Amino acid sequence: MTAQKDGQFVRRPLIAGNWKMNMDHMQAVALVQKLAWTLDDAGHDYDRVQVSVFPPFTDLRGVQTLVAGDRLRIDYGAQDLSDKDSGAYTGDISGRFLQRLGCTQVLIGHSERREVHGESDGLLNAKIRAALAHELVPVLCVGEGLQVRNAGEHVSHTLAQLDGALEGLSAEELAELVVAYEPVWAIGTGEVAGPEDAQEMASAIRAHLAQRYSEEFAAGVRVLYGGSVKSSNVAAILRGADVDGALVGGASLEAEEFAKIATFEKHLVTE
Ligand SMILES: O=C[C@H](O)COP(=O)(O)O
Repeated sequence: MTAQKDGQFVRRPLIAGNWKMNMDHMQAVALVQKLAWTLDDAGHDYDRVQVSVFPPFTDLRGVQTLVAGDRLRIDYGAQDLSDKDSGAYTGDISGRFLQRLGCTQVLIGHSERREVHGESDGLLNAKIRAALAHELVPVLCVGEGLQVRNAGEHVSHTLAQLDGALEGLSAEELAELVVAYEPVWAIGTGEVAGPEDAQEMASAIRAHLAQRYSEEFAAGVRVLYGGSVKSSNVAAILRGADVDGALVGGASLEAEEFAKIATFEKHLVTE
């Protein structure tokens, strides 16, 4: 079970929905509105479990208007950002623009960007710095492909990604860092890593952060799992003491299903 002390989670769980390239600006408003209603009907306690959505860039203004206008507790962020703040960078999106649109978080280094756009650790390090410069919480995505997993090199591979992206950054700068472990072979495949796989990697990430920075810093970093998370498997995955939430793709596109995932506590069976 996600670590608790005196009935409170050690780290506030985060259930995040990465919509990827889905939902236009009208569909986005409808989905966020339905999600808010569904969570309210379920009596969701946002102070206990944070809920965030990551829509496409084109949807952010509409989501901002709805969230602000209706004073919703759903947080939102962007799926990427430029490592530059402004200038002749066609197609890039500045962290400053995202912050002005009310984004509080930003995904960095999702495997689909590493693969499709060839994003290097150096570029991801620059993107983290850009996020921090604009008060955006970096949600750093790491994880291995099937070949690496089958070779038994998944832990070293994932920790090397972590080191590459965090190069030169201090614990103080990274105070709000979130890490999302996403085994690439489990993304969009229905093939979900077992709870023990999620806990193994979350624990390895936390131990590595403790070694790289300090135990105190590592204890405060939220580590999420992503890869075919559904309402049917989220409770088992979040039983891991080092697993603090989920980065959900396909299942976040349907309000009821995503709300069931966010209210995972209702499905947790205490041992
Ligand atoms: O960012 C989300 C992950 O890529 C997981 O996506 P999925 O839940 O569709 O497998």
